[in-house]
Amino acid sequence: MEQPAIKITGLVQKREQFELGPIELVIPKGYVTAIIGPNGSGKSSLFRLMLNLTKPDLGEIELLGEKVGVNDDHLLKQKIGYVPEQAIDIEDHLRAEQKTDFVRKWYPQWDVNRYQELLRRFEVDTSRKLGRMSKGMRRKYDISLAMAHNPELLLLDEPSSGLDPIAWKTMIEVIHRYMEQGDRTVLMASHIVDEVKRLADYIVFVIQGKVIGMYEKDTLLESWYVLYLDAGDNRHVDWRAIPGFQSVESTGGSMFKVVTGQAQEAQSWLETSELRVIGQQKLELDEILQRLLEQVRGV
Ligand SMILES: Nc1ncnc2c1ncn2[C@@H]1O[C@H](COP(=O)(O)OP(=O)(O)OP(=O)(O)O)[C@@H](O)[C@H]1O
Repeated sequence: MEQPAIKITGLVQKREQFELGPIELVIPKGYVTAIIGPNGSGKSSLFRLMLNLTKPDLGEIELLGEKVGVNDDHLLKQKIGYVPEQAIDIEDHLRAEQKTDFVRKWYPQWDVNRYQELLRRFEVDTSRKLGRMSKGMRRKYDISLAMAHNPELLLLDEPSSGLDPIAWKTMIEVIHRYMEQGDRTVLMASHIVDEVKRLADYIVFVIQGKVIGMYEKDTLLESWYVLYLDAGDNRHVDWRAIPGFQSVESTGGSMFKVVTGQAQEAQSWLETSELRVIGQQKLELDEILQRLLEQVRGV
């Protein structure tokens, strides 16, 4: 198998009121992977560990084949772009162009044309002080800065936070174009369903500090369906026998609404049953997350 972009093994970080892990995770090269999960599930903590900004209690992380936090990692960091969830306050007094002058020295592959192009597309004025920029403006600057050296691996922690709809569309286009090179990798945390649907090839669900699954996006969206069923005169249906059964709800008379996480198997099973499929509808990603969350919490 080709070397993955990210390999996380037995990773644990214990905090007073929160435990991340143990996490085992392999993120493939050349794709966009989205991490989704509720607030406080550990997404940003995971990014900080990858950047060696905090240390794990157990386990290890490999980025682009190199272990994080073991040797001098400045060469590794040159291959990575990172947009943190929150801008760094201590830089507020700097003008954006001053920060750029500082940052670009760390990256031999810094591409001034690419940087200027990103600033132009995002309409960022770099003569402003960072602390005086609006949240969205600062985000757009941070994204431009993180991508100007054309990193092999781009780590984006809620990149669209604060972006207006036009800037959001620009960001989607910018990431699509970046991915066209074929060998680039994005790992992004996001709460925006539309963003994940448009960008992600793979989805990782993180809940309560644990990875509860990694799925190929299209397969996942094809697996979760609401099925509208007519039970006819059948009074004692064994709903749990339906493959991937999640829930059932009466919608009046002999009609029922069933959610399954194994749509194809459920459809085949239903063909041989006395239940009649009247209609069907895909679940949205946020609804799928909600269902997975209920499973984890044992609701
Ligand atoms: N420096 C810290 N010290 C102690 N606990 C922390 C620290 N940073 C984060 N936490 C805790 O770790 C947990 C995970 O937080 P984290 O920011 O990683 O979640 P998240 O999934 O990124 O959330 P969100 O979607 O709200 O951004 C939370 O319970 C948070 O309170």
